[in-house]
Amino acid sequence: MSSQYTRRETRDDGQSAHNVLEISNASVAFAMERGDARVLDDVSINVRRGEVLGVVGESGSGKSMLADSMLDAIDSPGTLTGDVTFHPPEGGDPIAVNQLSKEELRQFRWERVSMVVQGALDSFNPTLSIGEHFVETLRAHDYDVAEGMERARQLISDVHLEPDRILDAYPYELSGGMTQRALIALSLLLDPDVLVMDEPTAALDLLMQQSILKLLSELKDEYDLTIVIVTHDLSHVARISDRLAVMYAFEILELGPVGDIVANPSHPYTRELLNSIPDIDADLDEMASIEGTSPDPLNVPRGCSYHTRCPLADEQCRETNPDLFEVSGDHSAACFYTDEARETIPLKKEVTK
Ligand SMILES: Nc1ncnc2c1ncn2[C@@H]1O[C@H](COP(=O)(O)OP(=O)(O)OP(=O)(O)O)[C@@H](O)[C@H]1O
Ligand code: NI
Repeated sequence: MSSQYTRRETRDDGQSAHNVLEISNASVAFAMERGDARVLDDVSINVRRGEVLGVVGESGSGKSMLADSMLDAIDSPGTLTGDVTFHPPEGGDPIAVNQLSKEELRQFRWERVSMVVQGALDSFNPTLSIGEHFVETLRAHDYDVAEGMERARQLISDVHLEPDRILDAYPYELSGGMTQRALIALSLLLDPDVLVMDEPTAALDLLMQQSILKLLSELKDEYDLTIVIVTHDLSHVARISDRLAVMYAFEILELGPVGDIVANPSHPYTRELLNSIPDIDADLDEMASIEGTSPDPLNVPRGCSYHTRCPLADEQCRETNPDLFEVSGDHSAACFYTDEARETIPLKKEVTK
């Protein structure tokens, strides 16, 4: 299926071999009455093959825009600029995702990078049984239905549901947790390399949230998946992620291995975010919020977008937006004052992964 894809030169920096997705200078803009809103602002990040990448940040920080960009799935009239490149894990030419035709994208989204969208619980068609959703998906992609339904049954068992019961059921007959599991099974039907889950546990109770996250870890190993999880719930995602990307005002402010970010948060925002979690084991509903509000996309402060809320902000922060720079090894933060941040914003308690 890859033959008709648009090709892009492989970068020879040696890194591409480890990256399944490379997002370079991605921006998303919406034309609004009040002006042009930039709801993803020049974000670059590589998703590494086999990792679980957690994308965290407050509501409205641009997490879903980043997730959607990975499949070139920004809803019209939003526009995506920048480059999104997929590297087939089996080797071969990279795919320029945001240059694919509509038909190519349709395939790409099931066979390469599959997504369970935010608020997915009502994304099943209420007039079709769950089984019919699987069959339709196979037909739409010209897959052998008998063979595909074998895989469907396996996937449904893998998400700890009963295939006979689920395939015959209608969406309204399933609980929220069962629906989320069935959607995960469906998203894996055409054997994607990457699964993007936007708020996979929102609207589910705490036990169900934990079991969905555990399930994702199991599926990752069994199906050799790379997983991107978008959530405002840092405490839950920290347990199963390898790396975290912390977003604020449509940018990534901090990026690194979970252990490093949690033990040594370097951006003032990340420190406040961790301090706002009363207990890493607590339910997010108990999470206090950080003082101030996140910026309006039409009114993002110049300089560092966090400066209006930051106790360390000075003239430089008001004028210049810092790039992500290395804190240590694989850990980077977009702040001029990471050392000072540790003194000025002490962590309320030691948090462990
Ligand atoms: N269709 C749209 N038109 C204009 N602005 C939009 C549109 N969709 C989203 N936005 C804006 O883009 C910004 C980023 O939204 P996004 O959905 O990525 O945030 P998020 O971090 O995923 O938040 P949440 O945790 O609430 O899901 C928000 O300010 C939102 O209001
Ligand atoms: Ni979102």
